[in-house]
Amino acid sequence: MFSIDKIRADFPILQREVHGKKLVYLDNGATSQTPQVVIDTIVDYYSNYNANIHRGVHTLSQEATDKYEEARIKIQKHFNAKHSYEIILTSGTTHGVNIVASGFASILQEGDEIIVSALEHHSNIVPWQMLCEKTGAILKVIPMDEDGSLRMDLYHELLNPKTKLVFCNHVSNALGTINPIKEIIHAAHKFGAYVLIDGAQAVPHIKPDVQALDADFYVASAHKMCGPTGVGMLYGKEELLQLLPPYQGGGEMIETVTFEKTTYAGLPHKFEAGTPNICGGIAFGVAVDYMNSVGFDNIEKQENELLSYATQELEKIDGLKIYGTTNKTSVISFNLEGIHPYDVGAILDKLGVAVRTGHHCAQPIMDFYCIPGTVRASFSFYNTKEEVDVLVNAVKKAQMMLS
Ligand SMILES: Cc1ncc(COP(=O)(O)O)c(CN[C@@H]2CONC2=O)c1O
Repeated sequence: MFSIDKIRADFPILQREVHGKKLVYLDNGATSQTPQVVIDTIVDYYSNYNANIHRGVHTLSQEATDKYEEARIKIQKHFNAKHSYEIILTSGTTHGVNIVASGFASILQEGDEIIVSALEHHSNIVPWQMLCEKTGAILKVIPMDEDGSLRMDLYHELLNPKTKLVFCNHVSNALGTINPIKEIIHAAHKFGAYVLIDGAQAVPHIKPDVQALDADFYVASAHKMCGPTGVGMLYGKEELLQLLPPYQGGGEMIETVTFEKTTYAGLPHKFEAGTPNICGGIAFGVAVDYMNSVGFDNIEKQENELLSYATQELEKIDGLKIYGTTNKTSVISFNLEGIHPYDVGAILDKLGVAVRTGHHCAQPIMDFYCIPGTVRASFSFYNTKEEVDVLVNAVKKAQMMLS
């Protein structure tokens, strides 16, 4: 049974006040909050079994190794990967994208084509631009529409035998748009192109099934789904991860090292050079357990109720424009006519409401709408309708003060 009071009691930070006002945290698109069970896991690790992993002979190292590899299996099962070694633990989404982009630098040829969507976060644009500069490949863009959806008709026209890679986010962090990634993947595979899906904004709301999606690569960050910062995952089909060369050289990623030649470790350690974020990985596994204990059906229901209520109430405000009105998760990007989003965000902060303002690392979207940025309210399952009311009243107050 979903009890919002019980859920909110899991998050100590939600008791905070800012500027003498009760905190209303609506910046979940930037990072989600951390439940007590994840906080306790971090304290427990550093209090009781902090040790380096994989080759220690002593008890603490074995305990830490077991917990770390247990977390990998939890993540594998959550995303329904076929094998645990198809889950590479990274420092986050950006790291995962760069592993794949760097790997294809030795595979792409001049004139090959890469397709990205107009809705991408910079971390799923810049690495591919860098790859094109290195290889002479050509970047093509799936245009977006006024409602924040992708022009799928034009996507199908862009695909051709030269298309080698397609990159798209599952959910736009700036607008909340849920992209038709199954269709995107299926169409790309018809031309033999591989697809990387950026799941960073999807994983707080959706439980992706990478085998059902037939995604070649899927990346996400723990901090967006109640986990700690500095840890994330890259899923890759086994045969594709075998194809890619290592991303970084160092310890962990080797079998044998001589000055004449080094042989590399197999999956997943080939891509996990150096001492990993051991505690973060273990806590990521606990965050996955927590999200599943809440239940993604409950999460979807609560967040959709908040999204429709907030949309309905915000739309009553004259001069307020919402960007992205298509099929979406609980993210609302809006502006007040004639008022810079930064100024709105600053006033909301004084009133206890935490939102994000600016381009949200998605400048091409802001260029499309010819705006400098937006005010973004991003809701999680632990937010409430009462908090939506506080947001709406704060926006009205900001409009009065700034007009
Ligand atoms: C869709 C999307 N892709 C990639 C990233 C990058 O993730 P990492 O920073 O964990 O590597 C983010 C982060 N979301 C940003 C973070 O701050 N505000 C946002 O909307 C994102 O939302």
